[in-house]
Amino acid sequence: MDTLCITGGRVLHPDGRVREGDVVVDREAGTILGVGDDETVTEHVADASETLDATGGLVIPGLVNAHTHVSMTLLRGYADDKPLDAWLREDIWPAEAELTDDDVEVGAELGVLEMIRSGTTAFADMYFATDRVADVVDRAGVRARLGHGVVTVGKEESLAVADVEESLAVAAELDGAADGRVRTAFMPHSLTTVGEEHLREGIERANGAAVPVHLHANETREEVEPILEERGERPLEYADDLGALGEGTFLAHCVHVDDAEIDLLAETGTAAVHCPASNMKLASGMAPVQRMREAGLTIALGTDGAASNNDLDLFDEMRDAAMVGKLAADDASAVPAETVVEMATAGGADALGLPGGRIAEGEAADLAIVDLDAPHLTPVHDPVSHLAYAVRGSDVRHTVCDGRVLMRDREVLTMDAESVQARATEAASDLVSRVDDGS
Ligand SMILES: N[C@@H](CCSC[C@H]1O[C@@H](n2cnc3c(=O)[nH]cnc32)[C@H](O)[C@@H]1O)C(=O)O
Ligand SMILES: [Zn+2]
Repeated sequence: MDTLCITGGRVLHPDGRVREGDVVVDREAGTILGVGDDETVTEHVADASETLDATGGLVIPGLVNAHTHVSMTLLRGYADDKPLDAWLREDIWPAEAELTDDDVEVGAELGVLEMIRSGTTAFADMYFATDRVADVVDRAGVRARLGHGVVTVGKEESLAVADVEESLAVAAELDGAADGRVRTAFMPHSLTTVGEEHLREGIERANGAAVPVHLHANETREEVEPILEERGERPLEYADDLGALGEGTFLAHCVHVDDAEIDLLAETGTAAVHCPASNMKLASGMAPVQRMREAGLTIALGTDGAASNNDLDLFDEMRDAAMVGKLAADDASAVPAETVVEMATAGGADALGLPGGRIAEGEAADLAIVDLDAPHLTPVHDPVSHLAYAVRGSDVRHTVCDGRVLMRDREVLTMDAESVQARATEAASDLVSRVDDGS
């Protein structure tokens, strides 16, 4: 049998416990054959096709970045220190108007490289030139749920219709690409940037084709108030009325949600993607994560785009989620370490409807091996505490997705890191010159 064995480490189990043991992977099927130190595992280890050394390390599920705009890595540090609306309108949208499909591709390469380096094996992406992002996912070996973001406000009717059509077409065409590692969704940008008729039409057709829906929801107060004023209902009541809530739908942010909206998410099986760094940087607000947990929601973590974070490191996101969760609840015991680890792993996989997120027999072999041999990780009283509060993305030593080693000893095998960084640097500087020329 064609196996990959990860030996000598400690393994994070789905129940949150950490135990010594090896992990045996069926490379062909891309699944986990066994975990621990029973006889079958020991036998496989003896004649493994490939081995990864995890001595002194921790084997965890590959992390899931459940909301990003991956190609925005090109705009990392381009515009900071502004609230969402001004930031999008004054800086980001004008720059995005100059983006070419080649830019989207190299930005995605840079983002995926950063994610593999920091132990992330799956992500959800809302952007454009989605076929180019799918190509990168294919070559790099990760998993993703991809979609074309729709904005209709301020657009001529024919262009608005075309945007909705493109999002639906992309979802139909790219689903199952990259040997099934690419899945898709219909992605209206938000309830205020897409008109009601376009939302209704697109969501109805997505539901009819069993295509999941992903959008930004209740991110800022400025997004909630107009809906309340115009419609006399809360945004998520409106979303429910549009048919947008249900299993398969995952909503980014959910910062300004009231208790009735949280109940609505729970009743409909809609998942929330918490993006704490972006919410703090744009001063959008503090999501009531502890209350969402108590309501039993599926909660995932997202970095959002690199321009509002400014990196794609899920370990930072776990720490931020725990910190801001405590502040928001005014309770230091709220959103504890094991909760944020669960959100970054199983919660993410469940929200996106993708395999992975749990290390157990039969699960997808999407894994990250964290090296704990570092001053900032010494001593190890509790490895789960370290994952939430002390580990950094650069502590990841190996990354595996779908049974394939994507990074071995901090060297990414599926991408040429030097070339990606050089091409991204050049594309970003050309982009900024075009924006400056145009303004
Ligand atoms: N087809 C659309 C593109 C939408 S992609 C998704 C958009 O979300 C934007 N974006 C990034 N971060 C955030 C956020 O935190 N909230 C809302 N939008 C964001 C991003 O810049 C991008 O323009 C068009 O024609 O404009
Ligand atoms: Zn976003």
